[in-house]
Amino acid sequence: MVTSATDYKAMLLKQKQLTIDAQGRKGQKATNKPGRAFLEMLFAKQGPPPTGYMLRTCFISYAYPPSIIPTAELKPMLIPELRLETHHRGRVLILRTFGLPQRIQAVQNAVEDAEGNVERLALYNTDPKHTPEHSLLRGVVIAVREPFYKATMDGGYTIRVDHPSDLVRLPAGHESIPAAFAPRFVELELPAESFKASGNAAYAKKDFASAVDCYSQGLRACSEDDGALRYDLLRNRANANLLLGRFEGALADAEAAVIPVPAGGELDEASKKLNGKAYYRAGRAAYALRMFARADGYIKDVERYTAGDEDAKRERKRVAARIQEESKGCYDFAAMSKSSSITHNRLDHADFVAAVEIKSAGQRGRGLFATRNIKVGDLFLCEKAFAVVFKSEKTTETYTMMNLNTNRGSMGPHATLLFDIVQKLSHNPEQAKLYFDLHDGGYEPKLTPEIVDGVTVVDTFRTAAVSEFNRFGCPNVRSSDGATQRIPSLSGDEDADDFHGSIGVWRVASYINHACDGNAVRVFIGDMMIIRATRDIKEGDEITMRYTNPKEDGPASRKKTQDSWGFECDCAICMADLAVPPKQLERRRALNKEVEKFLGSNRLTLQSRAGAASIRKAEKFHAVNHAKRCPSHRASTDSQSQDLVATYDPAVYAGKPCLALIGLGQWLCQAHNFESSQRQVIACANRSLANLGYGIKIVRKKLTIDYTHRHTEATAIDAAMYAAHAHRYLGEENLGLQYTKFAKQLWETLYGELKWFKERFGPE
Ligand SMILES: C[S@@+](CC[C@H](N)C(=O)[O-])C[C@H]1O[C@@H](n2cnc3c(N)ncnc32)[C@H](O)[C@@H]1O
Repeated sequence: MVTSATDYKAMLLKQKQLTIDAQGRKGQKATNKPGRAFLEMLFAKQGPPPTGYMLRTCFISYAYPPSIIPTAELKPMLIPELRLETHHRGRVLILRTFGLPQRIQAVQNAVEDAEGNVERLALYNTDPKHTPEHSLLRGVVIAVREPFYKATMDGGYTIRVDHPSDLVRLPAGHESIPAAFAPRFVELELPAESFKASGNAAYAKKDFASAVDCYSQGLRACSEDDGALRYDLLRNRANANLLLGRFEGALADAEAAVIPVPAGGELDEASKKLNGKAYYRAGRAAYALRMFARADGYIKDVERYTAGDEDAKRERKRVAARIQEESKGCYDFAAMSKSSSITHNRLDHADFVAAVEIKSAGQRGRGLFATRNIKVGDLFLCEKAFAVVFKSEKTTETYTMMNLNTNRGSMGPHATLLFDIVQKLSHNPEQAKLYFDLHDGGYEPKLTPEIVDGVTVVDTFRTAAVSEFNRFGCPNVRSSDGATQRIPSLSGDEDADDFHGSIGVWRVASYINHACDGNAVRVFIGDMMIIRATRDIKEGDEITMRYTNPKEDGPASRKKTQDSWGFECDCAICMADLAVPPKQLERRRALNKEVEKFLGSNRLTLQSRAGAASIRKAEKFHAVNHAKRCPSHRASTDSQSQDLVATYDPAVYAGKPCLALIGLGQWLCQAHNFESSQRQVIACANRSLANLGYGIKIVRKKLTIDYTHRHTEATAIDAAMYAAHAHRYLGEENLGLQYTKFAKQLWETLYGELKWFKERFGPE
């Protein structure tokens, strides 16, 4: 147990070093192994469920591929034949668990082979929501295909299973079970009916995984001519699979459970009812797999067999709504936003993907391209998370994951996301194929998920690689939550950990490449990612969005994309930042620090307004009186100059965002607003918008905006609303309305819906 962050870091480093050192023992035999008595003691008690907060560490060891050879084709081996740090290719260990399973970092238990040799076994990447018994119950016989053996930190050894598909539970009577593990009193073959009864009993206890096992055994025991029982077992297994999230299995079972209409005859009433049930389950499974048209067909079948079924009616309505969303992008975003909350952030909506295709994007790999013109503000993608873990979903455990392959560590939702994805892929092979089409950073080998021994083979190392390159942070409920707290906040900032920290994978959005000055922006309502165009996009153009929020310090932003995503951005903002002479950049950094300090100690409220002196000081940074961002203004490297604007060479930054000026511009708008200097407010607001890359022009009282270099961020909304209020205060109603309209459009693009706009800015 560690009690401090320093201890914890030391423990992580020690574990990392041990894993590296262990490589030196590759191929050696384990020595000084603990015996059966020690393991019996180690796994004698379950231990009370953890109280308080548990920090669990999980090491993603050096990558190796999962086994794809069926148990029956592998050569059995015994525990003493195991060699350290070795993958025993072509071999299989048939083992029986003999302790009470425990979840330490992995689910662990003591195991013995057919000759009574013993060892520890650790199964990684299991679902933390399941009990350890679910995975490694005492007394079950398992096959560990092509096992890996390693030394542990406590001086012992373990058979380590990183790919859950490498461990197969062998049902009673399986041909690979050695005689030593066969029951002493051979039970007479149990009738299939008894498996149905035990499956139903497990189901009643909500032990759905055991229920599935029982029904599967029943199906194996079922004779060909016992059709009715077979249909019952399939229908029941469909239901248990549904509840376990094994939707592809549920759909296959439910379809197979439909009792065929006898040739030239009709089904009796009881069979019709049962078919209604089977179709209902097929409909639910298709719905969960987001095949809404297919779900619609099944629900119509339910109504054909059981007219007036209330559940079917409800389902039909739900399916119809999804089909509308999917085909037309008709979402009631305000209702969606209203219905989402910290306890209800997994929303029930279809995906809408319009006017885009996946194509080669040259050195960026593949990208998403527009297949027709898309107008600024248009919605073209609304997608439910493939997998998501919300920071708000408090558990008593936090996982830290160290990936030795990438040398990266992740914590909390980042780590739990991997377990969730592995579970989803393990039971839904078609979904697994879609997931593994995503960018994996060049991971090899690229095994296609196939079913071996009845289990989908999932390479957990590749799963982790895909997750690392395709996950996005998201808020706990909705993007607008940061904006309705009246403090100006950078809405898209994934670094603001108290607001974000949740994480997920959105499959289609994953094909969008990064550009700091992207032409699209993602926002969230619950687990729905909503993407709109931030400027007009022409047919054939690549769609880009920014992954990270670029900061005033360009090179630092570029380092972030390099570290997290493995590339250096070459967008217009980054190119401009790269062209800045180092001295000038240094000056910008130094001045920016001063500005931050100034803003920190001059927070504005109605009670503490800015005095004339602090406004003058702020204006000095902003060089309000002498620097208009026009070509005649020269960039300066003067180390004494307080002028932050001067660190942006107008020839290089023409029209592009100058991010270091944003906070200051916002402060000046607010300061002048409190002083009721409305003309000053308007000037500051327009300057802020220009610093954000908006080309603002007012010709004959008509506001026009050039979005070409726009940097999409919440401060633009504030600036537009400062200008709107000021114009209206001065009686320039029409201009006020135009700025409000502009602010609303920005809000909708940034937050997905307008519901909270009024809350922040008050009634119009
Ligand atoms: C979420 S994926 C985007 C889709 C990816 N290009 C593909 O082929 O599937 C992220 C990866 O795309 C690539 N990428 C994204 N934006 C890029 C950019 N601006 N320049 C170069 N590579 C980029 C990087 O390899 C990054 O790790």
